[in-house]
Amino acid sequence: MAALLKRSASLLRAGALQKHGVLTKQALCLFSTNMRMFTNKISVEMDGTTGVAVLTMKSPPVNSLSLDFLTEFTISLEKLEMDKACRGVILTSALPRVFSAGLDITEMCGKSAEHYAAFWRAVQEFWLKLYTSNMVTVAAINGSCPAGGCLMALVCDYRVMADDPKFSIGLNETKLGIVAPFWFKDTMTNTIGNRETEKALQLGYMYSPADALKVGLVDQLASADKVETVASTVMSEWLAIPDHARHLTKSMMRKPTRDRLVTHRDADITSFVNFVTKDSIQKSLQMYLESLKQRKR
Ligand SMILES: CCCCCCCCC/C=C/C(=O)SCCNC(=O)CCNC(=O)[C@H](O)C(C)(C)COP(=O)(O)OP(=O)(O)OC[C@H]1O[C@@H](n2cnc3c(N)ncnc32)[C@H](O)[C@@H]1OP(=O)(O)O
Repeated sequence: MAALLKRSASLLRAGALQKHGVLTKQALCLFSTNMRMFTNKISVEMDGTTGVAVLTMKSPPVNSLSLDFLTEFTISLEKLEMDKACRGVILTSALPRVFSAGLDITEMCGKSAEHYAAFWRAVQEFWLKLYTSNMVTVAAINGSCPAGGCLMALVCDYRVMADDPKFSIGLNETKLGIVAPFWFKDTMTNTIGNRETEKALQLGYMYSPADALKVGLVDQLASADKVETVASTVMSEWLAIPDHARHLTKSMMRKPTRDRLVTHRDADITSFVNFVTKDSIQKSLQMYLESLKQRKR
């Protein structure tokens, strides 16, 4: 299994995933009944009776989306997608206070242009795979989820968040001196509408769970210890709908947004590399990382 994952990871990095569209069946072993799979940063438990998998992020300290994390996540999702028995995935975190801190900022600092391009392609791939998944996807948000963490939740079909005012959710990129790309913005707009997105993105606003519910950024709140149970209940409701009808409807709704990224994918990578290699952006990101460290002192 480790060798298989390693091979799949190198395929993904080499761009083979993009070239061929999906990982080949030979490259993956499929789930069939109850299955568990562990990588360094992710564990997947699939219940063969319900057809529901729980994908748990377990990459301390904050489940940041590094290149390795994104690769492992995308491969795990692809494996579930190829398993006919798997109809739904619940995403959650094994960490006590954080769902995901978003993109790993260290991947965007002090690296080569080639690295930034590979990283951004992996971010795009992660978004595309999750956004267009045939499966029902439910985010069980049991901690804070800024920026890329919020994006991950937003691309799911349904969001249940822990009702704890210490947690927050939003696209806070402007606070780091960076800009949410158009497909982050599209995903947010599709969820909470143009006006609210315009305010939220400019201000880099982080919503409390109650405010997130009010604007429709999350669909439901639950006490912290019930988030996953509520997510499972929601999942059964969604799975009561015939898969083909539900999925065709999802594709119809999401196609224009998906197509926009697919059409502009290479240009988006070029924009990202040009942007992130600017001295001023590097300085902003370094200062932000430093401020995160200072907060602890
Ligand atoms: C034109 C086109 C243009 C394209 C333009 C480019 C577009 C880019 C889009 C970017 C999208 C993003 O997701 S950017 C990422 C935005 N993310 C954030 O702002 C999250 C910042 N983090 C936090 O707010 C907090 O860490 C939070 C998640 C709530 C958890 O708080 P805690 O108190 O539990 O933990 P902390 O003590 O803060 O953090 C623990 C350690 O993790 C590190 N850490 C925290 N978040 C991290 C992160 N995202 N990446 C790396 N490292 C991180 C801290 O520095 C600490 O490191 P040590 O001190 O060494 O232990």
